[in-house]
Amino acid sequence: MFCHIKYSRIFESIMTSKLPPALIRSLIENYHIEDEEFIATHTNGEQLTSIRLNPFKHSQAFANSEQMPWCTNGRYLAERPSFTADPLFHAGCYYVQEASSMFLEHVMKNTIDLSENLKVLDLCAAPGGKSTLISSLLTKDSLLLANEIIKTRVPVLCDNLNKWGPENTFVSNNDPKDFKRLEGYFDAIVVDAPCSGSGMFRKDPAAINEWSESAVQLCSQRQQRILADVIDALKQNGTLIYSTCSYSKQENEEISDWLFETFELESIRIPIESEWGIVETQSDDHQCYGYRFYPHKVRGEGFFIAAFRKKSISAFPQIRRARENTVNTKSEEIIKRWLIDSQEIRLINLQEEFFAIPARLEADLSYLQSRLYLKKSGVRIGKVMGKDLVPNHELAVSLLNNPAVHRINLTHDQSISYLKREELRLESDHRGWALMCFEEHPLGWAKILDNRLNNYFPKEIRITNPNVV
Ligand SMILES: C[S@@+](CC[C@H](N)C(=O)[O-])C[C@H]1O[C@@H](n2cnc3c(N)ncnc32)[C@H](O)[C@@H]1O
Repeated sequence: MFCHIKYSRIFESIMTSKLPPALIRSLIENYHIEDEEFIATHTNGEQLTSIRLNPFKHSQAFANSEQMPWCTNGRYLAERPSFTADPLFHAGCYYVQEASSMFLEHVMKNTIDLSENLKVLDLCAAPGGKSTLISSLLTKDSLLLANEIIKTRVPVLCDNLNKWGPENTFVSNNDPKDFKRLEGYFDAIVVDAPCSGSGMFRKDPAAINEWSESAVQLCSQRQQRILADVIDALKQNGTLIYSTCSYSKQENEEISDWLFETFELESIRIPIESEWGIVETQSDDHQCYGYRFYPHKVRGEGFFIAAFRKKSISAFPQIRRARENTVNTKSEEIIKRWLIDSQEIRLINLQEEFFAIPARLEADLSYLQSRLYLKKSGVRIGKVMGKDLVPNHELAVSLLNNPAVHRINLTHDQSISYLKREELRLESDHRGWALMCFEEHPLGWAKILDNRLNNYFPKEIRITNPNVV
């Protein structure tokens, strides 16, 4: 009798929440979730806002906000401001990211020696949330390759990584199977797989209508294909981190069992604090550890993550010394005036444009170039025209600008006008290129002429919403 009343009440609340009954049933059966609380978090209208500060760009943004327990620079905000109207957002001083997914930092710290110079692949990277987080954790001579298969999603990934700043970041636009050409190359691979998306139902209720059991099956098969394609690119003893924003066992623990059975991988247990509310699970067949995030238990959205160590032997890649650097001394002299003075940066000339990468990664760049379709290689500095450089936007928002380059601090309103690519009128005796800044943080370039200022903020990423002021 009690059961009957309870289940009819649950059924009623499922119907109000519009959550798929099949999903709720499987969560009750497999994971004994507190269904009423779980459903309530999807109907009570509560939304969480969180951001992650950029450790390379210290700013006053959200200085007094609440720290997240599993991510050093993760912060909860009391309310959601208009990020588009904040120049510091455009300067890359922080990234707006869902809280649970920042647990990746805790997993990486517990599975990888981050003091080493590493090569890390973020296979499913756009729009770049995990990539910017990984970038914050690596040494400056490490290499981060952020890959995205869908071409139209590559620009936003590049833009977010440009704004983040470091020059040790590369972006490729490849299918996972192309990584078979990089056998044994990476120390760590993160696969934040495309999934059925149930963990995002609270944030994005429209996704509920797209959910189905057959979509879960399709996602599970695709996840296996992606993992099978990329596993050879991981070194022996390298770390594989797998995550989804799905609650479905077929996309989470069952994938862990499949990984364990198919490849020589060892599951890694991650220490967690009980007050975080994260649920540790073990897969049915091989007891692989996994970490589940439910919105009624943690301050974050639905998420799953698991980590593995690769035990099988991989061929060691032959990385030849890079070809002689072809930047001529005249161009080098011109460019060096724009950059911080550093022996650790190498200038590369690719198709008339100059790029800066960490000197220690020169051979790696040639290796990646010959195997993948690279869309970003370190920091694009610009083109040398005659006696001067035409600086690229990537340089403006990087960490490489020479402090001697002329800077102009804009007010908030001027910054918004600049970011909209509007015409700016500024009093300045300076003539030529200048970095337009907000609270000392570069936003982009402008060229000051006798009678006007040319706004060089890239039109593809300008603020287009007329209501943003
Ligand atoms: C969950 S999203 C990644 C989110 C990203 N890691 C972040 O933190 O911002 C999954 C990504 O996988 C990509 N994807 C879709 N199908 C794929 C496939 N067959 N192989 C690899 N990646 C795929 C999607 O385009 C999407 O960018």
